[in-house]
Amino acid sequence: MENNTTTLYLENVNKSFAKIEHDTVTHALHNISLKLNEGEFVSLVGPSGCGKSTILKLVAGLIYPTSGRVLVDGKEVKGPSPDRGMVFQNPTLFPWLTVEDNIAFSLKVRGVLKKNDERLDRMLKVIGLENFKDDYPRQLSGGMAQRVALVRSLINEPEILLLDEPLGALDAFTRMNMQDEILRMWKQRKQLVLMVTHDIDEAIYMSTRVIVLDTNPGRVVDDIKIDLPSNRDRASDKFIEYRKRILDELHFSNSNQSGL
Ligand SMILES: Nc1ncnc2c1ncn2[C@@H]1O[C@H](COP(=O)(O)OP(=O)(O)OP(=O)(O)O)[C@@H](O)[C@H]1O
Repeated sequence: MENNTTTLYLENVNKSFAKIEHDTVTHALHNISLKLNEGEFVSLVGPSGCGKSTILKLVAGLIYPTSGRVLVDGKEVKGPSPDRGMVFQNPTLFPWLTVEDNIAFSLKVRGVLKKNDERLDRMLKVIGLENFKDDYPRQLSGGMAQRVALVRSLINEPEILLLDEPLGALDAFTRMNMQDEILRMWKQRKQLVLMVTHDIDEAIYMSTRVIVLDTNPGRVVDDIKIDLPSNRDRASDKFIEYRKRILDELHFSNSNQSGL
């Protein structure tokens, strides 16, 4: 039954980085084994340096494990692919291209951009920027730029969407709106999303599953299925229970803090 769905498998992954100048080695990830499936929205949370971004980069094919394997649909990841779209915290839009041309860029490079490509209008509509399509990145707010960066990845219809703190640079209000916007996009296609966030509430609010990591060496300490309705109430008892469980695991008990 699983054959037609995308599966991402990290199999006993270890990743070390050598720091030649200090003659030291950082064990960024220790024996990570995870199986993720299409339709899941998975968040990675944990303290700074526990290896969250390293996991995303491994899945993106930007770096390789020291040992172990990263498999997508049974095939080992050997490099980047438009099937695995990555969105970073500070979107790197091309400043010399308009909003529309930024969104069209990857289609053009891949030689699949059609004349009057209707996908562009559709994506502009999804993010409510139809009236800004001829603007340049410097004319956009942070939230608008982040929306462009998101649909620029989504237009390639990636099987796996990798989000590295995509909302970290936004103010609280824009951030909450963007959380809903990402969820709306995800509900339309239900691809596999793997998101790094420092914000535990954001992880619980958005995800079907939260992976908790700890540091030295980076390792998985919990893998939690979030059993909440799709429209979530951040103040519900169950939501607060999940928050407490994660904070306890990260040694923040008796704290009201929800971000790390
Ligand atoms: N290219 C690199 N060279 C050397 N060390 C690295 C490199 N990339 C990551 N590391 C180290 O690996 C560990 C994990 O880094 P990573 O960026 O994955 O953590 P993180 O959980 O995403 O942290 P943060 O929450 O602060 O972004 C850290 O100790 C970091 O210093």
